[in-house]
Amino acid sequence: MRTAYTADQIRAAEQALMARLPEGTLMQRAAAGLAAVCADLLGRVYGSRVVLLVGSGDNGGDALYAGERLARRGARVEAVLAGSRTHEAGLRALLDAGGRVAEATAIGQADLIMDGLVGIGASGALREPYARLAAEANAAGAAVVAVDLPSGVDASSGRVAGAAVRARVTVTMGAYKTGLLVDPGAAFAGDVELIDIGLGEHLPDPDATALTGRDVAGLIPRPGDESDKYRRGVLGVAAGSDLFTGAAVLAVGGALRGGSGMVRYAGREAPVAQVRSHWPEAVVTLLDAPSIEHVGRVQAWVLGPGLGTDTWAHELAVKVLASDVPVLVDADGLTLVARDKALLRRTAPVLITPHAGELSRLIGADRAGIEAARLEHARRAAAELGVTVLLKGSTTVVAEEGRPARVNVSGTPWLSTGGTGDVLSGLAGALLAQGLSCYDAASCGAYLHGVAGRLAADGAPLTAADVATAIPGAIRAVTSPGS
Ligand SMILES: NC(=O)C1=CN([C@@H]2O[C@H](COP(=O)(O)OP(=O)(O)OC[C@H]3O[C@@H](n4cnc5c(N)ncnc54)[C@H](OP(=O)(O)O)[C@@H]3O)[C@@H](O)[C@H]2O)[C@@H](O)CC1
Ligand SMILES: [K+]
Repeated sequence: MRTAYTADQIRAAEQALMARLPEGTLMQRAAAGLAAVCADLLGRVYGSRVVLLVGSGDNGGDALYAGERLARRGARVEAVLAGSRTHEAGLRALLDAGGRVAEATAIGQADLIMDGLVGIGASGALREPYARLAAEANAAGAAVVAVDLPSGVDASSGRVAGAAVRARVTVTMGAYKTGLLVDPGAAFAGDVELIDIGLGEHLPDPDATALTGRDVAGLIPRPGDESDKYRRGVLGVAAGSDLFTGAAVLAVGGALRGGSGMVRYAGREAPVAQVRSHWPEAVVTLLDAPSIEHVGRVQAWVLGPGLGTDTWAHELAVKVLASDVPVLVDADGLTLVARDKALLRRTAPVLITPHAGELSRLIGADRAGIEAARLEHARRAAAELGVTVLLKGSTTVVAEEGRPARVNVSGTPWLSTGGTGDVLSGLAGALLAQGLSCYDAASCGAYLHGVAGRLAADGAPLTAADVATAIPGAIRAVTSPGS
C-alpha cells in the first residue's frame, strides 16, 4: 500500500528524526537520492547542462547540494536564485564544486531543470519571481525534476492555486505527500520517485493511501469449496427506465463480472426487456409497482443508474433505502437523495458514487471548487451525510469518516466515456454483496475498474461494455500477476 501524508505530518516526523542525527544528515540523504535520479535521466552527466531553480528555504538547499554532486561529476550546473535569501551552506558547496550563479536566461539552455523553488514550507499561490520561473521551466523543453513536490502544488491537498511547475519526475523525500496522489497536483508531478531518508518509524497513521494490485488481491473474496451462489452474495440492481435502458444493461454487466453469486435485476418494462436479452444470467423481476417486495433476498443493492427522477423512481428509492442491507447510490439515485436527504438516514451502510457535478448538488458546493479540492470535498460529504463517498473523476478518491482517504491511481483517461460509471456501480455493488465494507468495495471496485479500463483501452478508445468485459481480466491481473 502506498501511504501519503500532509505537510504537517511530514514536518513533525522530520523533526523527531532530525533530533537524533547530526545536522544536515537528512538534507544530504535527500540530495544524494535527488542527484541519482537526475543522473539517470541525463544518461551522461559529464558535459550536461543543469539549471537549479533555488528558492529561499530548504527545498532550495536540497537542489543546491544535488547540484554540487552533479557538478563534481562534470555537469555544468547553474543556480538561478529566486528568493530573498538562499541556503548558504548549499550555495557554498555548489560554488566549491565548480557550479555558478546565473540569470533566468540559462533556463532555455538546460538539459535538465531542477525545481527547488518551494517544498512543504510553501503557502498559497506561487509569488513572483517564482511563478514566472515556473512558467519558463515548463516552456523550456528540458526534463524538469521537482524537488519533493512540484512548486505551486499544495503538498497536503493537491490544490494548484496559480502557476505550478509541470515535472517529468518528482523526487519526494521521506514519504509521499497527499497532494502528489490527488489531482490536480498529481497531474503536475509526473513519475514520483520516493527517497528513503529514514522517516519510517516517525510517521503517524497516513492521511491518504493508494491500494496496489496486491492489496486488492488480498481484499476481494475468492470462492471456496463451500461456496454456492447464495453464500457468494446476491446483488440487487434497481436501475434503468423507459428512457435509459443502457444504464441498466451496463450496471448488470459490471455486477455479473464482479464475482457475486447472483444478480437480481428489478425494473420497468423497457429496461427489463433489454436486461433479459443481454444477460440471461440475471434473475429479472418486472416491477408493476415501485416496490421490491417480490424481488427476493439480496445482500446489497445498487440504486440509481438511468433510473429517472420521477415519482415512481423516488418511491422505488424509498423502498430500496428502507431495506436492511448496504446500498450503493449512483447517478439518478443521487439526484433523488439530494432532493430528499432524509432517505440517507438508515442503519445499514450507504456508499455514494458521485462525480463532481452530482456531489455539488448533494453538499451545495460549486463544481469547480470540488474539482480543485477533491479530497477535501469528498471528506466533507462523508462527514455531513454519514456515508462512504467514492468521488469519480481524474483521480478517484474514497472518503469515510475516521479512515485515511483512499486514492485510486489505476485508471486511464480513456475511461472518461459514457456508461463506465454504470459499470463501476455494478462492480462495486457486487463486492458489497460479497461482504466487503463500503470502504473496501469502493476502493477495490475503483482499482479493478481502472485496470479493466487499461486492459480494454490498450491505447485506444473503449466503450463501457468493453470495460465490463475486461473485469475478469483485471481480477486475474491482480490475483495472479505475471500469469
Ligand atoms: N526538514 C527536513 O528535515 C528536511 C527538509 N527537506 C526539504 O526541505 C523542504 C522544506 O523546507 P522549508 O521548510 O525550508 O520550506 P520550503 O518549502 O523550502 O520553502 C519555504 C520558503 O518559501 C517561501 N515561500 C513560501 N510560500 C511561497 C510562495 N507561495 N511563493 C513564493 N515563496 C514562498 C518562503 O520564503 P520567504 O518568503 O520567507 O523568503 C518560505 O520561507 C522540503 O520540502 C524538502 O525539500 C529535505 O531536505 C529533507 C530534510
Ligand atoms: K519544489
